[in-house]
Amino acid sequence: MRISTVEQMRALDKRAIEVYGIEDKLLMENAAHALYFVILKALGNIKGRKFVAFAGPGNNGGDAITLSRKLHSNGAYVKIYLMSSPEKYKGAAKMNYEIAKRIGIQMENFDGDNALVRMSVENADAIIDGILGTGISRNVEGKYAEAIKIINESAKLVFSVDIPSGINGNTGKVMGTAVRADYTATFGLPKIGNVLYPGFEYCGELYVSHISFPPENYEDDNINVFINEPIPLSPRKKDGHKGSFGDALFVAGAGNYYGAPYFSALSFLKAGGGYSRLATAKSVVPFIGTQGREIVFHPLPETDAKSISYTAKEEILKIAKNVDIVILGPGTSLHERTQKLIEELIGEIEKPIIIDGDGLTALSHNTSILKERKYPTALTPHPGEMSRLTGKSINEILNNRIEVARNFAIEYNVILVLKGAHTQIAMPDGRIYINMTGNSGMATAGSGDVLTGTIAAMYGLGLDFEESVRMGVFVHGLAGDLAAQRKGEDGITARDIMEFLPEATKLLRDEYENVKDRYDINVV
Ligand SMILES: NC(=O)C1=CN([C@@H]2O[C@H](COP(=O)(O)OP(=O)(O)OC[C@H]3O[C@@H](n4cnc5c(N)ncnc54)[C@H](OP(=O)(O)O)[C@@H]3O)[C@@H](O)[C@H]2O)[C@@H](O)CC1
Ligand SMILES: Nc1ncnc2c1ncn2[C@@H]1O[C@H](COP(=O)(O)OP(=O)(O)O)[C@@H](O)[C@H]1O
Ligand SMILES: [K+]
Repeated sequence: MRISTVEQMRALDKRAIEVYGIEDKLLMENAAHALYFVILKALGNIKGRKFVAFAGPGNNGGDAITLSRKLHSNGAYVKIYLMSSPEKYKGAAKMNYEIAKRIGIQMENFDGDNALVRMSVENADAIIDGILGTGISRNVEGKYAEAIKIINESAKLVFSVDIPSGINGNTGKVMGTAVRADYTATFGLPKIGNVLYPGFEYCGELYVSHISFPPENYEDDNINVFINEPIPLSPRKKDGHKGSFGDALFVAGAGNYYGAPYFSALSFLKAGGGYSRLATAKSVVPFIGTQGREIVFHPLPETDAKSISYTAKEEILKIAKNVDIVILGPGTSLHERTQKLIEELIGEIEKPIIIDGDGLTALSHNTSILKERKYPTALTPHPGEMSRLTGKSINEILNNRIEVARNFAIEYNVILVLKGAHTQIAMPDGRIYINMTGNSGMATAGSGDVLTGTIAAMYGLGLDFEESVRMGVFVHGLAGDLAAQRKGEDGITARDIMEFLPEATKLLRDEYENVKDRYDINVV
């Protein structure tokens, strides 16, 4: 499914009206009906139920009034609080306001927090939030903030129109304060702010309605943000040998960094990869060797600090010639000579590579080396590593995740995986995939190392490089979700995520459609 910006949504609206003659009145009717449907689904019968609706000054308020009229028509009691003078309503919103007035639906101006408003809210079964939608243009203050506070303090079921009021539709950021909804129905396409955190969490259960736009209305290459749907795996070759499922070289580890090489190299096997080679400082081998017997070790000369020595370069290049994919950097340390080695390997390895962890720090000294690469490259930074790569502050990255990831991917011709809740995967042609699997239990040491192994495994299973990165991110999050389901989010470790990789891959093979649907946005 495509995800739009606020501006793109406006253009789609305009196109629907101008090209197909789907007037704004119809769009508003459809929008209100979509949320009405969600309410029915949540509450069952609405006859005799009490609703309080907060209607803002724009079309979001118009939607809330239109919805109120539907609730009224079907036997519910509705009271509307108008956030601003109804003189402001235009077009469909104005028409619906006037209908509601004629029908005699109770409407009052909201003049700020007072006992009467709180009492209505207290007596209601549910709240409709139509204060602000995608037209939010500044931080929420004054009586708008007061209304949001009343809603959030009410402990009632809250249904948000399009997007919880106060959430920025382009970034998902809270603009001062925002409604915490139980359900949100968004219209046309989901907006980026519905899908990125924290907006996604504020939406509660998220639904999308296409409000009768024809599907071709969305066929626009400029709308290039997508939900990261899983990619079907082709059946395993029955007569396959370990070489049939990929041969991966992990250049990873240093003295005191045993976890990263272990988790990345072993996760490759756990997710379905065939042959896992770990090239690491020689004194690391005895520590991991006993636990990771499935891994093939290439002990390398080391520095005084027990990191991989620069002199290992030719040997690594030689091994790299015979593998399918190379992973550079998990736990290779910040030793200056080792960093130099990794930096040069990035430029010289003629295979697809994934750069993670300390490899990203090595790269950040000279990002232009990426432009010399003739083979596919993926980078998997968390926001801290992204900050090192771009020189931007972490806040700047968090506030513009999509644009920062996209610009880097385009400029350096790489696939950039910006990790975190709902990881963004940016492609060199500007497409972005937002990943929906995973949970906060995965914010645990070593979890990122499991990811690199999983991506490499997908390549081993025969997906192309771009698909492997997308599917690796999906499977890694799914394994984390399975671990959370079984053990609870609090205690998940990288080992748990790794241990659930076989089940995650199996689930995707056996129940592909179910898994895909579970992580898609529900359509109403
Ligand atoms: N296909 C679709 O998606 C369809 C979308 N539809 C609906 O349209 C909605 C978008 O409508 P919209 O453009 O009228 O904007 P909306 O969010 O109602 O607010 C604008 C008003 O709020 C004001 N305002 C802004 N910030 C403020 C603040 N912090 N504090 C206080 N006030 C603030 C702003 O004032 P101004 O900035 O002009 O001073 C202006 O008056 C969309 O979310 C969906 O519900 C459906 O009807 C049908 C199809
Ligand atoms: N709240 C969250 N929801 C979903 N996934 C998360 C969340 N927090 C972290 N993750 C995932 O967990 C992994 C953490 O990786 P990283 O930050 O590199 O940790 P480490 O360096 O400790 O391995 C990433 O894949 C990231 O997307
Ligand atoms: K809203």
